[in-house]
Amino acid sequence: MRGLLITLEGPEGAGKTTQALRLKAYLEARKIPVIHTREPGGTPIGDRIREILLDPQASEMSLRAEILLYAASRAQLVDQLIRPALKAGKTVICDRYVDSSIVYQAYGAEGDHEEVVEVNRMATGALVPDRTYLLDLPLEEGDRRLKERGNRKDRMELKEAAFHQRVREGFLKLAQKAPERFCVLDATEAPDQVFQRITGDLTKLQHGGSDLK
Ligand SMILES: Nc1ncnc2c1ncn2[C@@H]1O[C@H](COP(=O)(O)OP(=O)(O)OP(=O)(O)O)[C@@H](O)[C@H]1O
Ligand SMILES: Cc1cn([C@H]2C[C@H](O)[C@@H](COP(=O)(O)O)O2)c(=O)[nH]c1=O
Repeated sequence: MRGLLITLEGPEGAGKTTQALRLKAYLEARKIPVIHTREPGGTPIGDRIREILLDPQASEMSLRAEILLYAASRAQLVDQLIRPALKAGKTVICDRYVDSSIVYQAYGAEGDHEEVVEVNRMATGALVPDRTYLLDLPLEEGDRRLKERGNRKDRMELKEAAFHQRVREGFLKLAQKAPERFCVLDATEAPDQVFQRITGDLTKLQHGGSDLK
């Protein structure tokens, strides 16, 4: 039986990685084969593309180049890691996926929505997640968390507040359009509470023999 593809989406600092790692440990404890990966990156080629994409010095990058680089990293990840893992019956937890491209490059950067969708259909061979957890967070709280974390801001994090506001709203619009796939979570809640909501939702998700129960 094919494994599940679970994605985590949301604005900067929403807690995606925190929840992805907890979910991985939770599934492992239940003997469910699982891998965690992230975008951009997740493969040696993807990690090199990630460095270019997030380099704060790469401010001259055109939007078309940006769209294609995210899609190239994703294509490599899908071909090298995600599809083989799903085929082997593993659950794949992916920190960001196509929704991030639609939201950042189409809503945030105001690129052509249909073009972004089309390029990504090709990049993924139309592989759609089984479940997407959208961790929704106000900008100010994301900013506060990132400051607390203390890393230097990357090229995307350096974009203006209006960009990041469009990103937040874009995610919510996508979730409204595909309620059967998205589960929207209030990421201002404590990590334990957010995690309980994810596992609560996941146990309800039927998947063939339902190895997630
Ligand atoms: N629910 C929460 N409440 C408060 N702080 C949190 C919560 N979840 C995560 N954090 C903290 O916020 C910071 C960002 O968390 P994390 O790296 O998981 O977010 P992210 O969405 O993956 O970030 P990025 O968008 O940069 O990849 C970390 O310092 C983490 O400990
Ligand atoms: C997959 C993807 C990501 N982005 C942006 C979102 C973030 O600003 C960075 C990734 O960094 P993170 O530490 O993993 O949050 O890249 C994007 O603009 N488009 C995409 O497709």
